[in-house]
Amino acid sequence: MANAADYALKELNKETTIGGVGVEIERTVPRIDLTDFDARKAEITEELWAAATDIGFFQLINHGVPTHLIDDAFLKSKHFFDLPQEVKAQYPMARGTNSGWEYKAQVRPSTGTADQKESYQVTISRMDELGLWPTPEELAGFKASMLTFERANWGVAMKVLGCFAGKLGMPTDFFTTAHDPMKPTYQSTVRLIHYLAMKDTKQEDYKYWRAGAHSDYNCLTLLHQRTGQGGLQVAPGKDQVERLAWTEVEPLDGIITCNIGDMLMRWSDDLLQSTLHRVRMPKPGEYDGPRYSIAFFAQANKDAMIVGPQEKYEPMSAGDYMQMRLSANFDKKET
Ligand SMILES: O=C(O)CCC(=O)C(=O)O
Ligand SMILES: [Fe+2]
Repeated sequence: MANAADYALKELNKETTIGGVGVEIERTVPRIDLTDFDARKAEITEELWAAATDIGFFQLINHGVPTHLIDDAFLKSKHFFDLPQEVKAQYPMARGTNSGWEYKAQVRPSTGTADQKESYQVTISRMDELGLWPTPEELAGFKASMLTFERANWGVAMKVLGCFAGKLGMPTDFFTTAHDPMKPTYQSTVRLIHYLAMKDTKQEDYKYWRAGAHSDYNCLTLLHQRTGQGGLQVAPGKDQVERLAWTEVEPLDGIITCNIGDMLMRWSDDLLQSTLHRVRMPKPGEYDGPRYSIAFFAQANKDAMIVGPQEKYEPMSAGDYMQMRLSANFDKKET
């Protein structure tokens, strides 16, 4: 069994070696149709499993999140980021909370530079206590939209995780119990992201990334993107960092791009693949206005113990796991 500290160090060290530009190649990111989920569950499970144990990324269509909810969430996201800085600053992401607003605060271990973005995270168990909801005067209807959107994404995430649970020999509702939104230990989160528009671009701007190379530290990510606002690239095979090659993921309205995070990779004894990805700056001649995306990060409740069927790694609580990764990303100054 690997020692927990060694494992943590290995994961973080890996991130520091992958921040370069690298090479780009074409690959297919599988598209999986969730139509008639209950009736087709066995077939869908095989498709999800094949994608998740290989490239670690897949796109869901007919997933059941209504288009109007997604459009509304993007509208509310724009309204939030359009607020004056001093209003947004009333709702800061305090250390270790993974909730609230941050501006160019995430320094990826891979690059040592801050992501060129601002983000606002909704972790429903913490919003009231930390006073992170903008007032209705500042942003009418924001809280209701976010709660509805969060719940809809949670539902899709639990369907997908239920399929993985079956393949891992766990009860179907295993991950649903581990991501119970009614518990105060809930730590799944919606992240609204606004990547800053590029202005008067200079050569040195390209030393930055909209989001530096990383793998996610959760179980499963559901990412909503907008048609025409590209830049997401994935590179499978993080065990062989010297052979990494980056592939563009097409952003399309209404499709949910999913990826496995490190928490689930560990929970599956490394069967499910948490794949490196990044958001590159627009290339000269490409659309270089603002880019908006919204992610739902399913990350197990703090008290859930992560231990795989084969017990490849020492048990670790999901709370400890998150704190380890958050401090590696948000407690750093730029290098
Ligand atoms: O905005 C995107 O396309 C990807 C965001 C992402 O990878 C993240 O926030 O972890
Ligand atoms: Fe990510």
